[in-house]
Amino acid sequence: MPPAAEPRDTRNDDNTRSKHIDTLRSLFPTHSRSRLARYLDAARNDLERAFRAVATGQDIVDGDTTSKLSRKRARVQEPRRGRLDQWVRRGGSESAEREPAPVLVLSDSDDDDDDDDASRTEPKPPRKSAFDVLRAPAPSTRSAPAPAPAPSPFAAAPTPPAYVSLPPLTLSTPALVAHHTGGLVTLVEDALPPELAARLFVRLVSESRGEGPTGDGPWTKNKWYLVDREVESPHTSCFYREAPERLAASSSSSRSSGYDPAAFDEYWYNGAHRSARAFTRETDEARELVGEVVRVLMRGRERREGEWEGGEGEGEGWRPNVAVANCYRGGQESVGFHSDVLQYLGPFPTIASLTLGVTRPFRLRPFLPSRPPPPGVPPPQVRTLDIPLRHNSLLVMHAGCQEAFKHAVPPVKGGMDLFRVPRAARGALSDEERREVESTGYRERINLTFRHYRPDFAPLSSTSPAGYMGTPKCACGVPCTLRPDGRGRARASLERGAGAGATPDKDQDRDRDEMLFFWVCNAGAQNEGRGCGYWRVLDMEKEGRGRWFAGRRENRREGDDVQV
Ligand SMILES: O=C(O)CCC(=O)C(=O)O
Ligand SMILES: [Fe+2]
Repeated sequence: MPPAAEPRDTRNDDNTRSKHIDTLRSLFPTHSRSRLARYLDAARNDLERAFRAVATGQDIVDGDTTSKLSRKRARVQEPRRGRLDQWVRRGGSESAEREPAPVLVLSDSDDDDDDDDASRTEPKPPRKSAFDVLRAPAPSTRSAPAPAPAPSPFAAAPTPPAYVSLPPLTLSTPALVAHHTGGLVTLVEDALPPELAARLFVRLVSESRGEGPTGDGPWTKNKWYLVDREVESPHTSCFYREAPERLAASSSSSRSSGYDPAAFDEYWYNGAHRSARAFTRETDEARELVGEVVRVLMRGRERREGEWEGGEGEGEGWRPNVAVANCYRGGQESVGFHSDVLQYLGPFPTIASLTLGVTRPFRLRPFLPSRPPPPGVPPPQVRTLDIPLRHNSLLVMHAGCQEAFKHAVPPVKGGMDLFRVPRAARGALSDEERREVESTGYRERINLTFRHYRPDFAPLSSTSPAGYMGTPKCACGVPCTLRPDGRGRARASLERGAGAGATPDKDQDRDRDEMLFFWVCNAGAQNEGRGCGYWRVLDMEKEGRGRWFAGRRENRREGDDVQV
């Protein structure tokens, strides 16, 4: 299907606005959406201006009496002149000299549908980058609430909240993790034999520093554009994959398996080509064991629509054929909230995350619904969950986790315990390594997220079966990213008839509870923030995936209509 940019119309503007608010929200997680929306409106939808204003703690002044913000101000700011005066004394004239455009002004207490606890901020000094902002301590001060006006008998009924925030929880046992994630996450403690875990840790720390036996360089920080600002991940990472010959042999029908081993040497991430390394010997040992553990956990779990349907046979089930390796050196290195991109994993992936070294909390936060529930349905309750991940623990994110939660490894405030390799686990180390671990406490947390790249989501190649689409490209010519519609925005657009390639009749027939997945332009991540805005809903059948994938005849169900 030829890529088509979504037509520019008001719906598209709504979309852009909503995307901008999402971007701001990912940068300023302690600010509510409504507050960020007001910054954006006051900046006339200019994301960069809104970003600067929030980052530097500017208040909002907007001379445009027609803007939503001004209407809001007319309603609420009059009794709070004191706050505006304070702003004028604090830096109004200085700002005016620096920046001729009107300063954004918003009253700090002008926040009605807060979606996070403790989300008010006092003005902050300018910061260097998006990630400095992400690391800013959570604000704790709230201005005193203005006296509530007497309710008007003519006032419209208040809009019900889209969700209710509950206080965060720390989950320190496997049972608590299973309970509070609704079974979407399993924590396995002491996952590997202790000697393997120790050897893997010590050797991956060397690899991450570029001191491994293969002579490959150190792991690197990803760089991409957020809007037109280049940002850098606040930790280093590297991508490992199964050796090409093993990958090619990994399916019982390898000639038509759809895996082109060469396709795994290079892959697309954040709109750019990256290169992959072959698993090291210890990583290979670990992933065999991780594969076994995960396959056992998956047994008996109900499969979701679109999930990998591989069976139990040799080479058929979930295989950790790739891994993203992350190194967090010291408490300040972190990763912000995200859900893992799905372009090679497909819908409802299972991801197994092995922690080695320093204990760090792994944070989960449910996707926040973008719309209130239908009348009569209570709003969902959401809360942030922290799971402390100790050395040699395996966190399995089951099918549905990427679709329901975002995850992060936040920076650690204050001190952090160093990791010492347990004495009893040092047996498999070389003499030199043993000397090193005896004298060293490590600041590193190494994480390996094992993933199963699916043949029916592999890049298109000469061995791909007929009728298979590969990774769609947008108008920029860059392979798209696949995302779950966790917040229901794609569904809302579809209901309005928007979305390239959407066939409204069919799409409207979809079960409202069915999770949608959509391909989206990702070129802007490398192209100074400029993408084409393309998006369209994943259609497994039309794209020749899942049980329609001709390379997996053994999985076809009786009566399935196969497109080739
Ligand atoms: O380090 C972790 O536990 C999380 C890593 C992660 O989110 C990722 O690789 O996508
Ligand atoms: Fe992740």
